[in-house]
Amino acid sequence: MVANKKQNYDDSSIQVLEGLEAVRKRPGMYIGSTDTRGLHHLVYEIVDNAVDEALSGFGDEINVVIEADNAITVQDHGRGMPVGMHSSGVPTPEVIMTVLHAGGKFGQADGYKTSGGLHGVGASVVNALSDHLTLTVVRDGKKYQEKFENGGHPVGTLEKIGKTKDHDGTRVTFKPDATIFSTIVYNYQTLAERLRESAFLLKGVKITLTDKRAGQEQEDIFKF
Ligand SMILES: Cc1cc(C)cc(-c2cc(NC(=O)[C@H]3COCCO3)[nH]n2)c1
Repeated sequence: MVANKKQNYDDSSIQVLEGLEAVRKRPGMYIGSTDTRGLHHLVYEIVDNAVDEALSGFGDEINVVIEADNAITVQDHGRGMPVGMHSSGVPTPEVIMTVLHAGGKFGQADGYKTSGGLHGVGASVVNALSDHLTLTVVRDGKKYQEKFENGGHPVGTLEKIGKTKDHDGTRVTFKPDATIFSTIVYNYQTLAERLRESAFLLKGVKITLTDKRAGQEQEDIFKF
């Protein structure tokens, strides 16, 4: 008896709202809420990408920074996102940052727990809900960068911005959109508790959290 597996069932048959506009119209559908919980979920979405890379065995450190203006930077020490051209005609990083379904999370074995119980919606959702976002990739001693504004619209394209002796890796800095979230002020302890949990699960990977906001500068290092 051959299992009567449904033929050709795939993502496309799911009504997927296209485009970054769809996310901005119904953010709760993607990140649960636009209050402080949703604000912090943005960080976990990006951190999950860095965690994926560490889980694949690349990079043993992840750095998270609350910038002075409540922007967030997440950096991994992995291989660096692929920087080639995607078949769609735009650089792969741009696809990952702007196409809703793109990014390694899809097709991931379901056993992999995603952040906050919501299925990993990926970096494009964070981009769509950010006033601005900068992606920097270091790969083979070369540094590449692409900027996005007003909910994920690319400014130009991916540019090679120079050579570096820095370690390989991927870095995302994003500023949540104040017109979408009821608060854009991050809570250090909330992030610290979550990153501690991630470090506990990611034995051997060092996760750092740094607060650069005036008057509350501090740093924690989590490694188990
Ligand atoms: C912090 C952060 C944020 C985002 C959106 C992606 C990533 C990211 C994505 C990747 N991917 C990779 O390094 C490539 C390396 O080549 C195989 C596929 O995965 N590494 N790190 C890191």
